[in-house]
Parts: sequence; C-alpha cells; structure tokens
Amino acid sequence: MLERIKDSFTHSIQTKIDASESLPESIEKAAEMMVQCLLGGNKILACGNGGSAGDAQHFSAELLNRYEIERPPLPAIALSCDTSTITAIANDYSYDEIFSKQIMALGQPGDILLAISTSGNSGNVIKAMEAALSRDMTIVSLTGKDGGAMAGLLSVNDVEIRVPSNSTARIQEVHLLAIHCLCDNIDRTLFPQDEQ
Ligand SMILES: O=C(CO)[C@@H](O)[C@H](O)[C@H](O)[C@H](O)COP(=O)(O)O
Ligand SMILES: [Zn+2]
Repeated sequence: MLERIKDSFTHSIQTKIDASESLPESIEKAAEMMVQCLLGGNKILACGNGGSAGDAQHFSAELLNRYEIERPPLPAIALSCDTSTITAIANDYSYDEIFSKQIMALGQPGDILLAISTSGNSGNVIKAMEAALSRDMTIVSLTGKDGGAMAGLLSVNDVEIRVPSNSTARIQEVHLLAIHCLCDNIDRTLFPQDEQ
C-alpha cells in the first residue's frame, strides 16, 4: 500500500508537470474572460458531477468569499448546491437537465459557464453548455482525456482547459490547481497589490 500511495503522489506530480507545459495560456485566457465578465457586471455559473460538483462549489466559494487577498465579494453560483431544485428537476424531467434548467432561469448574456467534467461526456454538463450558448453566455471548460463531446461544442469565443491525463483522479487534482490559478489571476488583475 505504501508503494501505491507513493505512486499516486508521483503520478499527480507528473501530471501537474505535464499540465504546466500545456495549460498556462488557456488558463490565462480564461481568467481574462472572467475579468471582463465581472467588470461588465456579469457573473460566473459553475457545474459538474461528483468531485467536479465539489470543484464548482470550491470555485464559487473563492469568488463569493475571497481567495488570498482582501477584496469585495465577486458574483458566482455553483449549480450543484440547491438539492430541492436538483431533485425536483431530476424527478420531474431528467438528471440531464439539472443544470440546464437553472441556466435557462439564471443565465444572462455575458455570463460565463464554468463547465467541469473529467471525461467531457457527462450529459448534464453537455446540456448545461447548450443552455449557456442559447443564453449568449461564453464557456470555460475544465476537462481531460480526449475532451469528450464537450470539446465539440466549444467555439473561438470559449476556452478549453483540457488536462493531459486519462485518470479521473489525476485530472481532478489538476482542475483544482487550475481553479486556484484562475482565482489568483482574477484577483491580481481586478485588485492589484503593492507586492505581487
Ligand atoms: O470524484 C470522483 C472520482 O475521483 C467521482 O465522484 C467523479 O467525479 C464522478 O464519478 C463523476 O460522475 C465523473 O463525471 P465526469 O468527470 O466524467 O463528468
Ligand atoms: Zn474524487
């Protein structure tokens, strides 16, 4: 078991090294999009399943509360939080619509959808992207593997952050780092500090 634990650390570190080569430009572009969105008075909606639902909530908590510096709250909503709404939609319609129906109600033109899926193939995240596009929102996707069906829904207005790995766990570990990089870039751009 000790060897398995050490292997997990080694694979996680190597995935982060690989991602440090391929992801910084897309993370920077996504952060710039988010800054423009927030400056325009818009908001960021985030969604995902399982561990990625946790990531969506982690992101919205950093914006709504704070990341590393003192600054005013910023508008973000994780769509995985309202169990009454989610169970009603899943029960009356389908699980695939739990995010898209919320987006049709809450999404405004100029808002951003942060769509998180390691496979890029979760039906409810795909429907969320379709709903966001129909509301004239833009999309930042956090994916992995081959990008899945989500990759095919993105246009030049959107940003794909695809982790170069086939392991769900390793991809999620890089997603959290990418989320922290997004928060850092947003904060440092909107609220420049004396010592950076
Ligand atoms: O956290 C984990 C695995 O590490 C799981 O909860 C995982 O997020 C779930 O199986 C998700 O349903 C996977 O969905 P996705 O990443 O393919 O969209
Ligand atoms: Zn997990």
